[in-house]
Amino acid sequence: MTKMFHCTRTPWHGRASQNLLRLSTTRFTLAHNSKFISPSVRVPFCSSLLRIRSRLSVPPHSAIQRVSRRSFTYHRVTMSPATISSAQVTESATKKRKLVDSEDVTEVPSRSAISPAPVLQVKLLSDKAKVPTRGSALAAGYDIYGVEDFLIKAQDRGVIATDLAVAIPAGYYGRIAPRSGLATKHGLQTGAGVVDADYRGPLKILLFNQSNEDFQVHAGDRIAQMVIEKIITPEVVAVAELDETERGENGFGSTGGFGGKPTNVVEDVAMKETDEKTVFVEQATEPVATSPASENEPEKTEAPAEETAPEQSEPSRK
Ligand SMILES: O=c1ccn([C@H]2C[C@H](O)[C@@H](COP(=O)(O)OP(=O)(O)OP(=O)(O)O)O2)c(=O)[nH]1
Repeated sequence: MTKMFHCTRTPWHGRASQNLLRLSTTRFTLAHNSKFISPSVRVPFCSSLLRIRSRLSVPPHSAIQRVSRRSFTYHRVTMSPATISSAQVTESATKKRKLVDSEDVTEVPSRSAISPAPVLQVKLLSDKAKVPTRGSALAAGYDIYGVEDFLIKAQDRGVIATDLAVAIPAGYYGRIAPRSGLATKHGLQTGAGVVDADYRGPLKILLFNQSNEDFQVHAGDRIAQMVIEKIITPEVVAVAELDETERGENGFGSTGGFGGKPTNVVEDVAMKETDEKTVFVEQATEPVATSPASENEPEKTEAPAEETAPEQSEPSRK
């Protein structure tokens, strides 16, 4: 059942927004499907809009749509699996004033009370398609099943059909990731891998066979996994200057490369004195001593004498 609250009082501030929230919790939860939004249902725009958004954790493009500087569409819906119908509720002027001016409203609902968990809708496009599954209760990824036999030659790649179409919730995307077992045992990696929330075509899995042996994919195999990740899509703004940071333009190994010292680690002096590995790393980060001066100081190197003084060792080999 869909119900919408209509108010004409403006502007709304803090407590008014709480009233709005409280009102919403009695009957409404938030809609994730913009097709249910009616342009005729508007409430005045107020400075609390952002707060309402943050308290409700409203996903982008869902329940609140700004219409103009002063108004926005606010839409809530309670969805039952079977039916969704809609109706508009216009509160009386007295009730509206009560709601706006009430002093005793402090309760703000928790997110779980008002916002349904996002749903990953899947459509099976053939009899061979399988609904993605998760391997354990807290598994992050949904295992994706291929629907065809496919030989991926060594060091080659293949695009495997899944005969699945998906509707990822707005504000999220699907990341296709390798299954670690296939990656470690058979060198199978995934490529491409960004499934947009508005994509409704058949989901395909790009697999790279990085091993030196051909890999046979069988219909019904779990070939990859899809992780649903939250994203933001901020407005892009071209600026003349970017803000300054400590790193600045340094990148590509500027902090020391693979063996470099992490800058956030405080050295343990006692360990430095006793641990050979630590001493080695210390030396590696210093400039290598190549000047003639260092060659004149053999006590500072552990290398055999003939390697540090080749001009002396050469005659003895002859
Ligand atoms: O591993 C993947 C990656 C993408 N897709 C689908 C979903 C995604 O939404 C669509 C487009 O992907 P993407 O945007 O990465 O491709 P593009 O080359 O930029 O194509 P487009 O111009 O259509 O966006 O293809 C898959 O099925 N599997």
